[in-house]
Amino acid sequence: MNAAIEAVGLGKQYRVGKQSRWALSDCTLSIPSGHVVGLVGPNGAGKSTLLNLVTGLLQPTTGSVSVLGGRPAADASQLARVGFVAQDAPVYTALSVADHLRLGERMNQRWDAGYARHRVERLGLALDARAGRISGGQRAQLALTLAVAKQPDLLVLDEPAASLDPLARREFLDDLADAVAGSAGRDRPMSVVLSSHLVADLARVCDWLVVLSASRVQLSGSIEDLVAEHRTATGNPSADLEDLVLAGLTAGRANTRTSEETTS
Ligand SMILES: Nc1ncnc2c1ncn2[C@@H]1O[C@H](COP(=O)(O)OP(=O)(O)OP(=O)(O)O)[C@@H](O)[C@H]1O
Repeated sequence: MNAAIEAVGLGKQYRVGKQSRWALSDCTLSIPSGHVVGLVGPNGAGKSTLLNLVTGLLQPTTGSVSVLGGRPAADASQLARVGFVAQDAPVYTALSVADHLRLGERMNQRWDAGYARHRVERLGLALDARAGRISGGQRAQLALTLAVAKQPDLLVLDEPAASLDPLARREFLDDLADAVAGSAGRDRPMSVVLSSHLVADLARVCDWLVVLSASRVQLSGSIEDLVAEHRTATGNPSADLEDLVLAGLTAGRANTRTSEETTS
């Protein structure tokens, strides 16, 4: 089976004025299909940059990334297989909720109209409400509903739950877990990559972890294996996902300091 995401020496440098700065460096990753991957890291670590490279919105400065065995956004069939909700959950502000559902149905072959309608009803979103007139959290809910209803092979979500209230967040994550479980029998089970600062959210839904810090991958692997290794390495049998994430972030900070000391 193809990996959902395979990155080799992936890097992205942004140019700001006359200076350039690495937002992501030497990222080598292999994430098998069928997982729900939590991407964590401090502000500015490069999470959105990595997700934008995965979705083909950005081109790498170095290295390469392959998504579901192909080049990101290479053609229409590749685009159809990937769903993406960016950090600001963009929707068409002038269109109504119903227009969004119609557009989704027309543009996506595997569109799950029942799921989309049911979720919009459960959220209490009026079908005739303009997307520009609903709250920020409701817009995020609409964008997330569209992305899941598309039934992509890979769903990429940049901080999907950031603007949702705690109950809505839990319901969305449970819906997401159901969508992934429901796809398990398909030829190609759905894979999800979601970035989040909320470890409780990751613990609820993710089974794979990537920790990005100081523009580099500090940890990547199955959460079960990583937690077990961390327990053995620290001699703490009750260490949990939060301890593991904190250790990954601390390692990133220490590495940054070491490289600053080396270069100064
Ligand atoms: N378009 C851009 N031009 C220049 N620099 C950028 C651009 N986008 C991001 N950066 C810089 O690249 C680095 C990584 O940014 P990125 O948005 O990928 O981080 P992040 O981990 O998603 O952060 P956050 O958790 O705050 O959303 C940051 O230092 C940021 O300032």
